[in-house]
Amino acid sequence: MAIEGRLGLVGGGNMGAALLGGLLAKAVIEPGRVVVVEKDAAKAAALGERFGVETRAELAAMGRVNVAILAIKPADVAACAKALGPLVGEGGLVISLAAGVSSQTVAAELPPNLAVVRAMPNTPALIGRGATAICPGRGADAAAMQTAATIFEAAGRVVVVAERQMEAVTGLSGSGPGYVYLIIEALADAGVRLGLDRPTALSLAAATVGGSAEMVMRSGQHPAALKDQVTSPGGTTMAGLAVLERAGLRGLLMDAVAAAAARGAELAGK
Ligand SMILES: NC(=O)C1=CN([C@@H]2O[C@H](COP(=O)(O)OP(=O)(O)OC[C@H]3O[C@@H](n4cnc5c(N)ncnc54)[C@H](O)[C@@H]3O)[C@@H](O)[C@H]2O)C=CC1
Ligand SMILES: O=C(O)[C@@H]1CCC=N1
Repeated sequence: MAIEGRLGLVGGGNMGAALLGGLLAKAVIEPGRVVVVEKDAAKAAALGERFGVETRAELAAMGRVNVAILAIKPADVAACAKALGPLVGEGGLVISLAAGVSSQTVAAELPPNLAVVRAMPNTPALIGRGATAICPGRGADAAAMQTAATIFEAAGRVVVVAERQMEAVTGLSGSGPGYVYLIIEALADAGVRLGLDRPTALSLAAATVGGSAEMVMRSGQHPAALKDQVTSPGGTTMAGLAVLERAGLRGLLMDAVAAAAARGAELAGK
């Protein structure tokens, strides 16, 4: 399915650019129908050059769009939505990616004829391997949800959740790439510590994380069953796992996801 009309992306930072890259790579919309509003001139120029999209420094210069995506800081979303309202065509759709900002907060600033969807993507969207949760806000009927799903499916997996689950999603998959990159870096460091050269260690670490994730998704097996297949009795893997269990890796990850989810809820309170 393709996106109808003109798409406005407000904020061409890390997440906005990643989403744009995924969208254009899957050709759900041509670059000529995309306008990026990015106030940082250097970033705007780089995006225009890289993706062949129109760029504007200010929202007022965006022109009319049918779908708008807000990829700016949570604290700026309400004011931006207010200014955006008159620029989105009748029956249009506004999608907010901002962590912690409820769809009601966005809808309250927009005319009633516009539908609102809240989304939480992640940065692997750039290579079409993102994970996004979307939830319907005010006026988001099946067609609006389908449009949102089409946009984020171009950037990877999409799940539909209830809005009350969005903070959990933010803590898990929205912030999750950050945890995984830290783990990859740490595994690579560990290899270097034992004498591997840096490029070899990093390549092995990243391929191990990527391959293991792919196994979970493709095999349909529980991660515990896959883990059992790596652990020869009395062998090396169990020696390593015992260290991780003693250090409380599971509890640490649970606390990290909960802290990020709580931070999303805090942002909502601002
Ligand atoms: N980075 C991530 O992994 C994810 C971020 N998000 C959400 O996406 C939003 C953006 O986050 P990032 O991309 O990380 O931030 P960022 O700081 O990299 O990007 C924000 C961009 O918006 C621009 N900007 C700010 N106000 C503007 C305005 N009024 N008009 C035009 N451009 C404006 C800034 O110059 C900047 O380039 C946040 O609300 C965040 O919660 C959601 C999921 C994942
Ligand atoms: O760190 C953040 O606030 C954003 C939202 C989810 C991922 N990055």
